[in-house]
Amino acid sequence: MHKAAYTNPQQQRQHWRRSTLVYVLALAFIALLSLTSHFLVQSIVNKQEATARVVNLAGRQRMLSQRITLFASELLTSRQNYAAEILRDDYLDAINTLEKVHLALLNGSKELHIPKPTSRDVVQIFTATPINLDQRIKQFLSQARRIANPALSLDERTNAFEQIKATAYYDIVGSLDTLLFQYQKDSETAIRKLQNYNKISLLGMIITLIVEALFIFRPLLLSLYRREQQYLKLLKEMDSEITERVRFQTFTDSLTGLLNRLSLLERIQTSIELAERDKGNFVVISVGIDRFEDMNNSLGHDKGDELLFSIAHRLQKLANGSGGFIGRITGEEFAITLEQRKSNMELMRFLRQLSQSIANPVQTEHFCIQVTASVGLAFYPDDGLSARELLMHANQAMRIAKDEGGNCFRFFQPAMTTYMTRRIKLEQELRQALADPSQLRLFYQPKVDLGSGSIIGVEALLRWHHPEEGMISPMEFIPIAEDSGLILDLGDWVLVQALEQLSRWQREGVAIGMAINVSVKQLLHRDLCDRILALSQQQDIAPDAVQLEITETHIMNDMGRIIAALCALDKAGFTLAIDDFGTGHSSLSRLRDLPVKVLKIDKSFVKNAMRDKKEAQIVKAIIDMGHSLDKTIIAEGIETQEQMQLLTELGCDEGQGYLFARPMPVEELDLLLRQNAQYWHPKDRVGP
Ligand SMILES: Nc1nc2c(ncn2[C@@H]2O[C@@H]3COP(=O)(O)O[C@H]4[C@@H](O)[C@H](n5cnc6c(=O)[nH]c(N)nc65)O[C@@H]4COP(=O)(O)O[C@H]3[C@H]2O)c(=O)[nH]1
Repeated sequence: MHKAAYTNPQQQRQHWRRSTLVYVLALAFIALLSLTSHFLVQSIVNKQEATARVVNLAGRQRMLSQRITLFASELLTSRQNYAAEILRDDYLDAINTLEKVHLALLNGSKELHIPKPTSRDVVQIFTATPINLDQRIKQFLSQARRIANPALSLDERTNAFEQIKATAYYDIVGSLDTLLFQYQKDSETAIRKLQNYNKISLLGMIITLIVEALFIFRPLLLSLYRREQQYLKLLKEMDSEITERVRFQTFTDSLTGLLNRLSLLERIQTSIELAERDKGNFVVISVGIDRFEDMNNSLGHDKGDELLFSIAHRLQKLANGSGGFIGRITGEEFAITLEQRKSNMELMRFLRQLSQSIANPVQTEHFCIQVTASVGLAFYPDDGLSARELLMHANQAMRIAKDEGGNCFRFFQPAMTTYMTRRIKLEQELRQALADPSQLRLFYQPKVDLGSGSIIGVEALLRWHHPEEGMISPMEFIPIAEDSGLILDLGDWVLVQALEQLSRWQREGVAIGMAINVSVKQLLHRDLCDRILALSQQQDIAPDAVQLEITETHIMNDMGRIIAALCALDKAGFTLAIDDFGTGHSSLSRLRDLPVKVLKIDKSFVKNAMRDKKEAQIVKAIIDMGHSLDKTIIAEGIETQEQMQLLTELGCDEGQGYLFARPMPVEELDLLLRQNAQYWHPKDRVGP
């Protein structure tokens, strides 16, 4: 768009080059005119000066001829004495001067700064009849010299004087007058010429300037004006573009193009005002994609963005189709506002559509993934009177839905605020606990071989002894740690403690394995394998004595990168187990791809297997399937003899549960291990 505002740059350059050339030519022409005019004027002025000198000399010639005539009369009448001698000398001087000046006027003289006459009329006066001034002067001079010649008789000299007086003198004076007149005439002609030259030169300059103004300055000015206008237009466009961009960035989410939190709050506020005016109501729906952070880590952030973009546009379509609007609150959280509160049926239909829309696999050039979302709903005016409050409550309800396993929706209830406040408080306190790990402790729960009854290992389970609240369940603080990222430090602390303890037992000759829970976040951290290897080597522990348990639901979300991480750990020699197996709906084919050696059946199956034959069949199927894939099967949550019996019958290899022992501090376990060094059986169980 901006480019179009400019003409072709090559054309532009050519145009400028042509204009400059014409401009320079015009300037040269004006300079030429000025120079010509200057030289003409100079030559005419020179001529005029010369003419003035000539006129002056011609005038003096006139006077000289008069003087000579006067002297001649005196000379004839004077006696022979000294005064007559002087008079004669003066007389001859005058004659010579007349002759010299005449020759100068006729032929030009450098000495007197007189040019040779060029005017035809002047030349004719000097040389041609009827005037022939040259001849007249010569005759005059010849007669005048005769008067001063002492060798001639008085009569002859008187006769010469008569000649001068009668004709020669008048002829010369008359001719000189004609000459003067002619010079004057020539001078006037020269001045007229000068005036004409000036007029022509002035006209030439004016015409050149007009031509220049019309064909150079005007197009140049127009082009400059046009360019200025283009620049102004461009600036205006840029200005509005920048304003638009700033507006866009201020009010729009840059990734998805949806409203951002700020503008969404504004829109909700408008909805509140409308609802207040119309005594209406509406609902704010917070949508959070389940386990997005793990997916983002495993897919990589670019693909995570692609996923968000795709989900955002599905939700936008849905929201617009239902007369609502949508915005992106934070990373994977969106909020939809349905302007008019729908009937319960309509709202349920919308929620179903929402869940279906999200559940459709996201297929891109790079990946295909299926996600679920947790949804929270807050109604105006019941659940909040301000935009912030409504959004916060919808968000709290969504977080509760997430905490409850995700892929479900929850309506806001005032108690949720208490719950969320507690979560935030616990997160802060957990952070402090990490800085002062005296509040943290590991408990160990034995794992028993169901065939022999011997303790084959223990599972390390984290305990947090809160300074005010006492023991807080990991079921409560582990999800908080996962959400906040604290799980990385917390998990590392557990690894260090558990491996130190294992090393101590090994040094004491207690040959048991150690199972440690590892969060997917830890697993996806690139340093995990190296870190556990380094810790094991530090404690002189064989990797196969360490069993790492990863929860099934988490694994199944991000197969690609997780498989790579699991392979690295498997290659390093660690035993890998899938925890809570059966809750994540793993497919058989997927399980085959995983380098896990142990499947840990979730306690809910163990509980239900006793009550429901079908559940027992499922447990049997899991055990058989696991065995066919060469996996060891362990059941957790065995609380009764019957449960143990059933699982043994179904072919389960190992068991863990309150029937054998509760998770306990290391001192108690030490006692237990010492009492039942090799063989431990439920009936020998000590303690609660
Ligand atoms: N009802 C019943 N429960 C039994 C029985 N036997 C054991 N349990 C409980 O079942 C849970 C087994 O651990 P989990 O499935 O890995 O489930 C763990 C695990 O996912 C997580 N967790 C605990 N410690 C850690 C840790 O260090 N790191 C990580 N990432 N997660 C941990 O917290 C969960 C809960 O831990 P706990 O509260 O210690 O709960 C433990 C244990 O106390 C039984 O017979 N009946």
